[in-house]
Amino acid sequence: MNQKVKQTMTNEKNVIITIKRLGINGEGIGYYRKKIIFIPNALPDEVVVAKIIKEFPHYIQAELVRIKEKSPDRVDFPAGVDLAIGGLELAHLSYQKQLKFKRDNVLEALKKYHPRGYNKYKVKPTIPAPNQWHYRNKAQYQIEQDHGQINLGLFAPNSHQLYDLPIMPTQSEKTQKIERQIKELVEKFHVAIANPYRHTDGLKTIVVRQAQATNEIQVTLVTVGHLIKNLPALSTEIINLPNVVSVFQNETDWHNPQVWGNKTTKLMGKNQIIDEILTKKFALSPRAFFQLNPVQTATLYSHALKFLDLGPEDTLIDAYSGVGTLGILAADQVKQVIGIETIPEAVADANHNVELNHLHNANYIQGSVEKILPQLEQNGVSIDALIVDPPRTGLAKSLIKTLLKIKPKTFVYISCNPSTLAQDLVLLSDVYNVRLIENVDMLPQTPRCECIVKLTLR
Ligand SMILES: C[S@@+](CC[C@H](N)C(=O)[O-])C[C@H]1O[C@@H](n2cnc3c(N)ncnc32)[C@H](O)[C@@H]1O
Repeated sequence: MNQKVKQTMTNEKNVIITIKRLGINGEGIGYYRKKIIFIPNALPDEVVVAKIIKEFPHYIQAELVRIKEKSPDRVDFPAGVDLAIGGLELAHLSYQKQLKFKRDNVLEALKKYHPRGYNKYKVKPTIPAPNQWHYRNKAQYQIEQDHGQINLGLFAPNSHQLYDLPIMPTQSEKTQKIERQIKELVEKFHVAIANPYRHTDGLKTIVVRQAQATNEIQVTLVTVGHLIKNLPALSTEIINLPNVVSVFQNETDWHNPQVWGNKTTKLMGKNQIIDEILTKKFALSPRAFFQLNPVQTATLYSHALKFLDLGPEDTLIDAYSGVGTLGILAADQVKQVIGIETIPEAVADANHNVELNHLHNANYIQGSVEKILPQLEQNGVSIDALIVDPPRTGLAKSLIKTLLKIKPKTFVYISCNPSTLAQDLVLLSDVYNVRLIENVDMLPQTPRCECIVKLTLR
């Protein structure tokens, strides 16, 4: 293939582009008139016809029209799937190349921010997922009413187009089936649907979460407003669907850009669903974080804990602890575990999970890691081992400052964002050696990855 970038106008807005590489979100990248052009669903070395959607001062956004020269790494994906829906950004790329892409993303981020000694870091090959399809244990679908027609599904990225009950080949069959059944019930009971244009109250999002080990299903109806016409009748029918053990209402408002609001009320059934990872049980309430691919979660956690090299006299801090997964799995190996998490329901779940697993040496505290960790140190807690598993934004600068002062002797950082990870390592590598980076593929077909970093004191 001609390696020179071909750039030809075919008509007013269609251009022919040779794809040079993949961007961090899995989109094909080429150049047009010296500007970078992003073309989702195009692969490196392909020659494609693309339609320019929007031109910005430094880049162009385009859409794939036709492939003129196809990459040998292009694969077929399940019939009926629409790649315009988010969450399938790499479904057209061979799985081996997806794994390589995820490792390359980490290497690129390290190169960009160059933490101390970065070119000597051992970055292991991405650990493949045994289940590359139907792995997602949670479906979070938006609901809208358009000219009397109810649509329940997913928005295409950066668009207002809602795909009604899309075929999502990464979603578990059971959660999709329950979403379909709930839609029929919403239609049957004429439940009010929130209107984003008129800002009226009603149902906005339907979240269906399944515990893999027990098959229990938890349904949360996210509403704008509290009293929603026919919601009680709807929840009475939902609880009778197969495997559904609880129905909750979560209230949000039009000012909240997030899916979830702060108030959650149980409408029917059990307080939590119970899942199992490795040897332990975990009760989950609706708003508590839980990994989306339970099979790979076991791999992620067992590798992360192995990297910690825990001893029986250690105090382990499980920071950003969610429902206490990592700390509870490690509790048998250490003297004590202290967990820190902001969401009160998740903290309550974590402390409940300590009891559920008959442990007596773990305690979870509600608050931000930035605030609680220095307090623990001031109170004389010896912080021997630390695991951090922050959201995509990474660690706050104030927390890194605290860590550089406290210097836990063994430290593992789990990151879902190579860019913030690399930036945090710039500061942490003043005091810590980066011994190993291992990527675990939690979300096949997407560009997302999960890195485990083993750090030891210099
Ligand atoms: C990626 S999740 C990890 C949860 C858990 N380690 C697990 O594997 O299930 C990040 C968690 O950090 C919590 N969180 C976010 N910001 C926080 C902060 N500043 N301090 C404490 N927890 C925080 C979130 O609520 C979420 O539960």
